[in-house]
Order: sequence, then C-alpha cells, then structure tokens
Amino acid sequence: MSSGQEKPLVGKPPGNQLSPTCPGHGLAGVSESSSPQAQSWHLTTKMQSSLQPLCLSLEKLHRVKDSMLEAMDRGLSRRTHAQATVRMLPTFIRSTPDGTERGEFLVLELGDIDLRVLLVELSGDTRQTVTVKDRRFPVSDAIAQGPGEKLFAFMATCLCEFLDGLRLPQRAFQLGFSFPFSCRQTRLDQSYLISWTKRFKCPGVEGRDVVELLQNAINKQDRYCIKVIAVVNDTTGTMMGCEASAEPCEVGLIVDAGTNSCFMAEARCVEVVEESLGRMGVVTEWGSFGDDGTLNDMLSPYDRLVDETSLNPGKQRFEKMISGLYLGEIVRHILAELATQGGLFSGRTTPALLTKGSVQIRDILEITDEQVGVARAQCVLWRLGLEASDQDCFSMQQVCSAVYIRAASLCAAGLAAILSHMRRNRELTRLKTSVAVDGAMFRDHAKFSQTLQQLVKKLAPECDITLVQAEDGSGKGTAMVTAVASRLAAQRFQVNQTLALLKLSPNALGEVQALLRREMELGLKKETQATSSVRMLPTYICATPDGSERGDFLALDLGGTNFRVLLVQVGAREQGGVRIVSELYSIPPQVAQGPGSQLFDHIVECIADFQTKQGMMGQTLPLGFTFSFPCQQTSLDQGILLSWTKGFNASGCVGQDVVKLLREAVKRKNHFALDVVAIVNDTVGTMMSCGYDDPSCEVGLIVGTGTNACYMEELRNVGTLAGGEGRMCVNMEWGAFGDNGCLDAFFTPFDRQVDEASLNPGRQRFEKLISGMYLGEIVRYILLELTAKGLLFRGRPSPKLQTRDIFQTKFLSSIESDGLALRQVCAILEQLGLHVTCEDSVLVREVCQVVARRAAQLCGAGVAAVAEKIRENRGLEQLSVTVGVDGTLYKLHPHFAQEVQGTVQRLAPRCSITFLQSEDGSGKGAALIAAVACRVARHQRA
Ligand SMILES: Nc1ncnc2c1ncn2[C@@H]1O[C@H](COP(=O)(O)OP(=O)(O)OP(=O)(O)O)[C@@H](O)[C@H]1O
Repeated sequence: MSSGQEKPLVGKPPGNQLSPTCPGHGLAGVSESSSPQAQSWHLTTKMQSSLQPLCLSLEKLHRVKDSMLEAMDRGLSRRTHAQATVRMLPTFIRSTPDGTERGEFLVLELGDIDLRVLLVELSGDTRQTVTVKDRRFPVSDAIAQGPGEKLFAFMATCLCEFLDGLRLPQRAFQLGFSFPFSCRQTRLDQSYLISWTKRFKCPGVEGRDVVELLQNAINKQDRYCIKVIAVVNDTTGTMMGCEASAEPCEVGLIVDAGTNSCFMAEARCVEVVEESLGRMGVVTEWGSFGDDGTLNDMLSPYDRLVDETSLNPGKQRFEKMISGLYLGEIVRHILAELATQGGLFSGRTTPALLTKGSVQIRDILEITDEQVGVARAQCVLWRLGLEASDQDCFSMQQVCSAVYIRAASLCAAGLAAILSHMRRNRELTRLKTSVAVDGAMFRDHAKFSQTLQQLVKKLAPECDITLVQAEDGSGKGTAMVTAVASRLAAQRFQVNQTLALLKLSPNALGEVQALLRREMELGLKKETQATSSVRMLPTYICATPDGSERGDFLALDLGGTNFRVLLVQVGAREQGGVRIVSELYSIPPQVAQGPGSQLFDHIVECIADFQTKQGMMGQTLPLGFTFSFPCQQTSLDQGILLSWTKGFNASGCVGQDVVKLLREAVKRKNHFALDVVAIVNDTVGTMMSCGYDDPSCEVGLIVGTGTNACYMEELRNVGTLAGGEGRMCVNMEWGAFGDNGCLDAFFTPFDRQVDEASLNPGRQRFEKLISGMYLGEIVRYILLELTAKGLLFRGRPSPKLQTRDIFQTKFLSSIESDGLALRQVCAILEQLGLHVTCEDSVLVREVCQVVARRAAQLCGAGVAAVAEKIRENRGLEQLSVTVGVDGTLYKLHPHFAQEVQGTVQRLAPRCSITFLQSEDGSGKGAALIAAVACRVARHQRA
C-alpha cells in the first residue's frame, strides 16, 4: 500500500475532523492545546516522531476497511476458505431472538479460571426478563491440563451438583455450552476443537466433537435428563444475549484480552455450508486479519517488537494492535524508546519499564481518563520505579491515548467492513442494526464507543448503528441460542406437519396417474361416462394442419382473464407462415358473472371495435372461436356449454349452444355478419398451433388461469360416438378430475377452504390443486394457518392477508425466482401489509415452493396418464410424442415446467416426451382449425 498521497496529520493545527490516532487532533478525552503541557508537547519533536507511526488517517482506515472486506469474502468463499486469514466460521445460528423465547435453559460456561453453571429463565415477553441462578466451580490446573475425559466428567458432575442444589422436580433440560476455544463447527450441536489455548491443554480432545464428549459425560452420570442443544462461541453469545432496542442485534463485538466479532450473514454468502436461504451467524475470527502481510504498512516498530516477543510471532496481527493483552506492551515499548532517546524521564529507564507485562490494559484505561488520568500516570510510573515530572505524566497520557484511540479506530474500520458487507449482500440502501459490545475496552469507557461510533459514521456512512453493552457476558446469550434453537426446532416440527399434507410421495403420484387413467376409460365409454369426472369430449377435429392451408381468418379467444380478437393470416411458410394481429379486451367480473346476453353483447362490441380498427368492416372471414369452457360438441361449429369455470358464471348459458348465443348477439347488435366455422377449446388450439410446427404434437396442455388437456384418441375408443377409423382429438376437461370424490384423499384442509370459497364449490377439484387461479389462494390459507399457530409474522395476522385473492399466483413466481434475494421477497410481502422478518420470508418461500411443486407434480401425473394411454392405444414399446403447452403459470413460473417434465419422466418411463411451448396457441390454433376445416370442405366439394 502506498502512502504517497497522504498528508501526515501530526504537527497540523487541531481541527474538528477526527484524525483518528494522532495526538493533538481531536482525540476524544485528551485535553487539547490550551494547557501548558499541551503547548510544550508541540515542542517535543521526539514525542512527535515516536507517535507518528501510530497515525492512521481516514484514508488509511478506509484501506483497512476495504482489505478487511476482501479478507471476509475470501473466508466465506468455498474456494479460498481454507487459506483465508479471516476464517469466517459458520455458527449454524439461523435466527436472532424474536422476543418470544421462553422457558428454562441450562448453560455451561467454561471460562479461563472457572466453570459457570447457570439456569436461565426467559419470560417470553417482548422485553425478555431474565432470571438467572448460577454457581461457579473453580477449574484446577489438574483439570485444565489433565485428560480430556476428566474435564468433561468434571463438567457433568458440576452440572449435577448445581441442579441438586436447586432441588427442582425431575424433568428434561436443554443445555447450551459456551466453549471459548477455536473450533470447526459443523452443526449447532457439533463442534470439533481445533486447538486448546490459554491455560487449557487436555490431551485427547483436539479434533473431537466437544458436544459429543459433554453429552457422553452427562449421560454417564445417569442423574438428570439433559440434552446439549447448542455450542456457542463467546462472541455469538454476546450478540444473542443482547437486548436489542429498536433494531435487531445482528453484530457482536468483543474487545477484551483478545478481540473477535460475529454477525448474521446472508446464508447464500456462507459457501462452506449447504444452506442458502435465510441468514447464518458467522464468527469472523478477525484477530488474525493481517497475518498474510496485509497490514504491514500500518505496523509501527512497537507492533513489530510486541509481535516478536509474543508467544505466537507473525500471528494475530490485527488482535495485537487492538486488544487488551497487547496495548500495555505497545505503550511500554514507546515509553522505553522515548526514555532511551532522552525525551522522557530525564533519559532514564528502569528494569520494571523494560520488563514485559509491566504496563497493563487497566493502567491505560485509567490514564486516558480526563479527570484523573495524569494522576494515575504518576502512580503507574512510580510503580515502574520512575520519578516522573508533570510533563512525563502528560506525555504518558498522550502515548496511552494514541495507542488506545488507534485500537478503537482499527476496530471501527473492521466493524465498518462488517456493516458494509451486510448492507451490500442484503441489497439495502441503508442498514440499521444494533451492535452488541463486550470486553474491558468498552466496559465503563465511553471514549472507545464514541470513537467507534464516530468513525463508523465516516467509514460506512450508509449504516446506522446502536451500540448495546452486553449484560451478562455470554451466559444469557448461550441460553438465548439454546432457546432460539429450541423455538426453531419446535416451529420446524409444526411447519413440517402442516406442509407434509402437501408433499406427495412417488407412490401417491402413481396413484393419481392410475386414477386419471381409470377415469379416462370410464369417460370414453357411453355406458360409464356419467360416472366419470373427466368428460372426454369429442371435438370433431380429426386432422391436423398439413401446411397447405392459406387465407385470412378471424379468431376469438374467450376463456381466461381477457378476451382477444385476432386476425390470422395463414400464408406459405417461405413467406413467413402465420401472421397475427390481435387486440386484448377485458371482461369485467360483473360481465363474466352477469346475464349471458350481456356477456355475448360485450363480445360482439369488442369484435366490432377490432374490425373498425383493422378497417375490416363489411368483410366476413371464416372464424374460429376458442371457447375454453367445457362444451359438449355435436359438430365442429356447435358446442353446448356444460358448465362455467374459472370465475365465469353468466346466467342463461349453460345448456345452450354458445355459437348460437354469439350469432344471436350479432343479430341484436346488427353490426356485421359472422361465419363461425369451428368452436375450439384452447387446449385443442394449443395442440393445433404446435402441430403446425411439429407434426408429432398430439397432446395439448394448458396451465394458466385454469388447466386442461386434450390428445388424439383412436376413434374406435370414443364410445360416445358411432365409432370409425382414424383418430379424433378428445378434450379431456381434466380440471374436473376428482369431482366424483376419487381424489378426496389428496385434498388438504387448505384445498377444501379454497374450494368452499370458490364460485363453484365441489367442482373443478383437480384444477383447484393446479392452476393459476387457485395457487395463490392455497398459499394464502396456509400462511393464515401458520400465522394462527404463531409460526409466521410473530403470530400477528395482517388484515390484508384475510382478503381473498390478495396473494396472487404471480407472487409465487417472483418469490421463487432463483436470483431474488430475500430482501425482495420481503418487499413483496410488505406490499401486502405484512411486517416480515428474514425467517418469515424464508418460510413464505418454502410454502410457495411446496404448493407450486405439488401443482406441477399433479400436472405431470396427468400428462403421464395421457402419454401412457396413447402408447398403449398404439401398442408401442416406446412412444415419442410432443405436448404443446400454453398458460402463463407453466411459462413464467421458474420451476413449474421442469417439475412437470421430471414427474412425467419418472411416471411414464416408456414415453419420450417433448414439451413445446405454443406461441399464441388459442388464437393461432383456432384460425388453423378454421383453415383446416375450410381445406377439408373444399376437398369434399371438389
Ligand atoms: N408471473 C406469473 N407466474 C405464474 N402465474 C402467473 C404469472 N402471471 C400470471 N399468472 C397466472 O396465470 C393466469 C393467466 O394465465 P393465462 O393468461 O395463460 O390464462 P388465461 O388465458 O387467462 O386462461 P386459461 O389459459 O386458463 O384458459 C393468471 O390468472 C395468473 O393466475
């Protein structure tokens, strides 16, 4: 790193700008130039040059922040994790407390000198009141350095003694284990010790799972039923134990004898674990930042001396500039150098001054105090055997402040990196969070916190933080982790139970396939047709396009959200094939559900508008009418409406020929003449339009507002017609599959709710499991149920969620989009008036996935039944067939098509099926049917 452009701050007049670590420049708590001592400081050039290496300009701190961000990214990436200096260890903590945690939890906190056992009672109300009973057990050297087995047996014995003392009734306990050593954690309750530190050195533990060792020791006692739920590092304990105010606490920071930090990262960024949804607590292990030389140009000669004389030279470089264990040593080296150069203590040193460890962090904390600091400096120097002048004492205060403020500044740069990382990966413009802090450097020393806060504002201006002092070290936090884990496990159990109803096994799907096949057979036979829920309607379409069709055709498309009128020009392929001009018209619900004459009048008005716009008034083109409701056809141009579906309910239409209703409306309006050649179902239109491009397309499938399918059946099998040679397209009307009760075992309470609230209860049962009109509603009912059970939205239902159809099926697509970060999922939900946490959005996404997957699998089971029937009809070992598909749900949902195809492959392994998406199937298809009909009629006339 070059420092060429930096302006040294030492020697410049004091200004308002916080120039982090240079004496005389707005150092928090250090008196400035008004005192005589301060004036003489300016004269002490030796002092200046000694403290100069500790100066960190904002520019340098920005560089530290950027390097820390890079180091964090390396630690999180699967590729570079193993070599990373900042290890970014996953903790498997998936959620911070939401205030509802309640119950009693045992905690075992292994400290440097003692073992603390706690029973923590959480009240479960929003301001978690915590009751703690605790007892400390000294850990002797014999235990701390004896065999591992003994250490864990000791811990289990202490636990039992503690519980004996409480005289509680016998019951099961959940325990959190605070274990402050470097571990490789693989689950919340599985953590392998990497190496002992401090005074611990128990053989036989390194490389082993400390939870298992503890659990075995507890079980061996055979006294109490205790389950170890979580193992927690002290930094995460600090974060989790913090009582967050307005914002959730998602960062933990410890600056004590050592330093470390943790935060809730986006799980997808933590590449070393499988989970990719939601968040995960990550312990940065940032003490080792700089071990690869990144911080070399920030190191002062004193840092180098401290490092060389440490137990671990070259290691923990960031920690050695920040934490309490080392700051005293930095100060001591500066004082010794100044004394040697004659700048302090009249050029005298003492053996005490030259002895490692003779200046402690608590000395620095006292000396930097504005009120009593200079007096404290005198005491400390006296303890070191130095006769100090006022100037010496003041200089020592300057040195301590410079070292202390530099530590806070570096800490701020590290914290700014964490905050920027969180903001960037959550795709937020501003991040607001609470930061839990703990350690001697913070405790009762406002200056460290002030510096931290001021500098974070400068280094990460887009982040707002509230520092919250941890209350009970990691004890309460460990209990919280255990409580959160216990809450999540209980919730997960309930969520699984709820969603299990919607998860279909391969056997269940095979059963659906077999049931549909049976219903198809029944529907095709005259004698049994009435008992079948699928109508298997003949369409009178026996030929597919052969490419010789030519001319201009009009097409109408009614059957979903909108009504369309199309002009379709069918030309030679080499001249562009089919050209379409179309206009979209809405059908207001009062028209769709009003008198039938009003509906058909509206349709005629739309046609008139289209013809006027296209300058076609007076022309009478052959017309194909795509009418996507169940119709009993008796010829190509006659269709008796059997029932309305998909939200239509116009009166006076059921039992009528819809072509006749259309012609009557034309007459009423007296606008123009119509030549209706064919009435077509959209499924058939889709098959025909795909058949124009691919002759092996013999199945049509729609998954849009509703769902339906058609296929080419052998005429000999269509028992409802006289019979004959060749094939005819059969409109299955499979949306009604199950209306006779054959699918009852597959309906969940949510499906029943959707059905009961629909316009046609008891009908279109298969469609109500699959199509766009209903999936959002199924999700909404599940969300309401999960909220009522307290598993979602903190148990508070939003009035909006009670509104029918508020959760649209298109949200399922957006929420499941692969690239969509949870932030955007939250945004979608917030638009619905739902106040969501990260966990809420993960759960909503899961619900959407389950509902959409079931729909796609059921649709796949249906296609498998159809394909197998065609294969068997033709007596083939292996069938190759194309399915023409249309429908927004199939086309736009990110996983629907894939899931349908996968299911068909599994259920119909002897059919090789190509799915071809139709472009404008219902419009183009209707025109092509009209064209084929005209061609066939021409042939017959000739
Ligand atoms: N992005 C999306 N992802 C999934 N589904 C969607 C999306 N946008 C709309 N939908 C669903 O698709 C339906 C509209 O689909 P489409 O336009 O294919 O059907 P339609 O022509 O109205 O009726 P149908 O094709 O059933 O006769 C809407 O009712 C809605 O439920």
